[in-house]
Amino acid sequence: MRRDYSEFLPPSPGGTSATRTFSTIDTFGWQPFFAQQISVDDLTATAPARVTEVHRNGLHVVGDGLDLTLPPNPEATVGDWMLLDPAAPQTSRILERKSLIKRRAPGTDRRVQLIAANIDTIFVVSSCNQDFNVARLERYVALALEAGITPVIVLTKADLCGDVERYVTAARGVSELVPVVTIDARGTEPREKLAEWCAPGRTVAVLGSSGVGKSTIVNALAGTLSIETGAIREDDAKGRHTTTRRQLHVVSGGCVVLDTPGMRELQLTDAAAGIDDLFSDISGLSAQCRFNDCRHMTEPGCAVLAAVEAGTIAASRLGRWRKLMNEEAHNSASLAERKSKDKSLGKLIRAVQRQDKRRY
Ligand SMILES: Nc1nc2c(ncn2[C@@H]2O[C@H](COP(=O)(O)OP(=O)(O)OP(=O)(O)O)[C@@H](O)[C@H]2O)c(=O)[nH]1
Ligand SMILES: [Zn+2]
Repeated sequence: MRRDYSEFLPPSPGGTSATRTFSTIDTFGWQPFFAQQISVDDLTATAPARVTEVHRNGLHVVGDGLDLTLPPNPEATVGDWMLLDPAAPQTSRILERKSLIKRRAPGTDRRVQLIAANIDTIFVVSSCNQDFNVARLERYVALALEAGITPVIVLTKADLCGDVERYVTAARGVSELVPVVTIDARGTEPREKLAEWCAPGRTVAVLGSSGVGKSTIVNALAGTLSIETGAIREDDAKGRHTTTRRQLHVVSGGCVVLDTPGMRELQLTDAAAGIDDLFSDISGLSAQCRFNDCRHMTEPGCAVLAAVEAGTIAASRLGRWRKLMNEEAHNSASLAERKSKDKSLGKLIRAVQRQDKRRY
């Protein structure tokens, strides 16, 4: 069978893109960024496919005429694009990522956990109730900024709340660059109010604690009720973890959306630039501190402490910045240490293997 590969390639200036029909990979968020990484030769031998789900026993991938499970690959995560040789799936290559969401794995295990790849927008979801927590929003927004992903704060359960404005004001305080949208996630509002970020070809991840309405948003966007949603415990507004795995869903005529289980703990790692971007009010002032390694603790001539004194930066915000910076530095250092230990161990093993070879 001869395939027409022109549609996989970046559109040529004055090309025929207007007459293109949407293929499966377009529907799943194929973008010029990925097309530019592959040659026509690549395409004759292999086909692009997107990882829509990661199970314990493998990766579910979807492409044009492809819908299969590949063997597990610890390097791959949901949202990745792979070049697939259907005859030898284990040789599949992961294309360079447009963005990557990762965190420090929970617990004492010093590992990085990949959450998702190639996401354009993160909906940081919180409810207008006891779940709302500015420090948590800041964490998610820093994560998005670090990865070069557009963050949007989505406040759900506005219909149940008597004082939505109070939550909106607090959320706006996170960063003036981040839009804040309030919704009743159960109806048509997600489609109407989130349309700007949900155009065809875009990929959106929905992140937030359990029970805040992530699956409800995904369902409302998709216009179906295919994803199970759970009632929350009335006493403390905590969810019950209805969503148990990460999965990409295609919204008909719209974007690709990733539903994720509520994360109890989001520990940032390698996110110093994201934290800097988020707290630009603080990082911007650092240049005016007397010492260029000022930690804005007790140093004389500190412009940040002066701003707190003058009331232009809230002391609580400086406190949250400090906590996040310390945690990030700690996680990045301990993960780097683990990586270098793993590396030396790998070297040692290889050296022993070489010696063994020589010996026998
Ligand atoms: N009234 C109202 N109820 C909502 C809203 N958003 C979600 N809910 C309800 O809150 C409960 C939890 O919603 P889910 O969508 O399951 O929450 P989730 O964030 O996906 O939770 P996990 O899967 O546990 O991570 C469900 O009973 C929803 O119907 C909203 O905006 N207004
Ligand atoms: Zn300072």
